[in-house]
Order: sequence, then structure tokens, then C-alpha cells
Amino acid sequence: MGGGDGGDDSVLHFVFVHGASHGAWCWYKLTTLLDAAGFKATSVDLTGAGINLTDSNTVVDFEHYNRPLFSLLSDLPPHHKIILVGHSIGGGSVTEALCKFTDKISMVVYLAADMVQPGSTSSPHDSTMAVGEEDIWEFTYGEGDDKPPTGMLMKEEFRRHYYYSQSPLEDPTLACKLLRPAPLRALNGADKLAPNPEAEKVPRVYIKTAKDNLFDPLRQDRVVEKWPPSQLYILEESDISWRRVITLLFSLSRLPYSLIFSVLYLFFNYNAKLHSWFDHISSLVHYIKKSYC
Ligand SMILES: CC[C@H]1c2cc3[nH]c4c(c3C)C(=O)[C@H](C(=O)OC)c4c3nc(cc4[nH]c(cc(n2)[C@@H]1C)c(C(C)=O)c4C)[C@@H](C)[C@@H]3CCC(=O)O
Repeated sequence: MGGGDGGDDSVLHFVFVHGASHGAWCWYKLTTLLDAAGFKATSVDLTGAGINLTDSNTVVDFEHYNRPLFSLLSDLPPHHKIILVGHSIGGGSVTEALCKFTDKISMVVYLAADMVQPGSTSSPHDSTMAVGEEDIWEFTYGEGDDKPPTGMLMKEEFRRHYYYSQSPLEDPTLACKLLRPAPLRALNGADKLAPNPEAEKVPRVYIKTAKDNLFDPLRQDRVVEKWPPSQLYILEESDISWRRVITLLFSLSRLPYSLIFSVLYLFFNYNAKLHSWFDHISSLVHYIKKSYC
């Protein structure tokens, strides 16, 4: 979804990685806007997600789960670099990709994401799932009811609150048709990476979502403290104005590279994760004026 793998090296190329149970589809608004604005935007279905045909119950290791992302990166033309964006547990996938394909990645953007330093022994997540005690999950038993679960999916009645509380109503309606069980065993392998000094040199941006009902903002703070990124953005709450955002993107497309990232986070309105458009557009415009006028 959203573009091919090669292409013109002068155009910024974003690659988007979804979180648990989601797929390439969840980036459709953003990739559409970026494409229309002249950027290149690619989103990937990890193994067993979206329209990838593998049964997610059969995906047992993290490398297998991430393979479609690795294939995309290994097929890039020589010297072509991308900006890699990961959402939620998709942050673990982008960190693994960063370690394997360091020379293909110019920047990593973690959107309310798992961001753990390769080689660190303890995860900054105090438990892997904040709402793990609640009965909001449905488990699948791909190897039989007497065996441990192989998949996990949020129950439908909880999705609007935990995943999409700030989203337009039609977004959770569509998402409910498309979510698939997350491969439990494969996700267990996230964050188990050897130290990688080269990967550490690649700039990282963290986007914190302050009205996130699933990934508690305080837990996001801990992630950021443990492995401080080059830049941190915080979105306090929601509002949306596509027309103003599109205008802004067009005006920014001629501005320097680093500034484009200041804009990127304004586009992640899906998943109820990133909001407060009006506040942030104002502060961004202020920042642009201060820096460039
Ligand atoms: C607990 C079982 C399994 C797991 C499943 C899982 N993890 C997330 C979801 C699911 C089903 C989500 O829906 C959420 C997400 O990606 O939303 C789009 C998940 C998160 N997981 C995080 C961190 C994290 N998870 C795991 C491990 C697992 N997740 C299990 C194997 C780890 C590690 C390494 O063990 C880590 C670091 C967050 C980034 C998000 C938000 C969840 C939360 O904070 O409660």
C-alpha cells in the first residue's frame, strides 16, 4: 500500500509500520496526504497483519513477523534512505530494522511507540500491557485449547475507548472489519536486541500522545527518559482541520528536511493517538516564523 520501493532519491520517502492487530491500512489517510504533497509514502503489512495472507497464529518469532519490512528495506536501491515510522508495538519492529539496515535509514519516528535501546537489559515498560489485568482481550488458541494462546485481539466493545477515543466514528467502524489477532509469541521477541553503536547514531524522534487510553502517557515518559530521542513532540489533545493541515504541508514542502518532521506528527490523526491540531499548527507556524523569517 502507498507506493513502491525505489524511485527518485531527491524525494523524502516515509515507510510506516503499524502496531499490534493493525495493518498497512491504518496509515491510509496519512500516506494519501503525503503522496499528494509530493512525498513518497509506503506502508507495510507485517506477517499475518492486514492483507498479508499468513495466519497470525503461526507466526512464532519476531524476525518472521518483521520479514515484510526487512524485504522492503533490502529491496531499496543503493544509497536510497528512508524515514522509518513505527506506531505502538511497531516501535519494536522499527528498532530491529534500524539495527539490521542502519545505512538505509536516515531517521526513525516513534509514534506512541515501544522505543527500547538495543542491548538494554530491562524494558522501560513496567509491565508490557498497562491494561493487562482487565478482560479486554480475546485470545486465540491456534494450537488447540489445551495449549498456550497464539493470538490476541482487543474485544470489540473496548476498541473505541482504548484505541480510537478521539477518532471520527467511521474510523473504528472500518478498523473493526480489519483488525486481526496479534501474534503473541512473536511479539514476545520484541526488544531483545544486541547493543548497536551504529544504529544509535541515527536520529530518533518520539511523538508522545497525551490522550492515549492504552499506552499511558506516564509510561511513554519513561520510555523517553530511558533512551532520550533527538526530538520529542507532545500532542496534548485532539482537534482536526484537514484543510489547514494540507495547506501547511504544501507550504512546508519546500522547507528544509528537519522542519518536515515538525509537520509529520500533525498527520497522525488515526488511532486517536495524535491530536490538538489547532494548538500545534499555531505553535508550528510560530516556530517556522522564528526560524526562517
Ligand atoms: C501481552 C501479550 C503480547 C503483546 C500484545 C500486544 N501488545 C500491544 C497490543 C497487543 C495486543 C496492542 O494493542 C498495543 C498496540 O500495539 O496497539 C496498536 C500493544 C502495545 N505493546 C507495547 C509494548 C510491549 N508489548 C510487549 C509484549 C507483548 N505485547 C506480548 C508478547 C512488549 C515486550 C517486549 O514484551 C512491549 C515492550 C506498547 C508499545 C503498546 C501499548 C500497550 C500498553 O501500554 O498497554
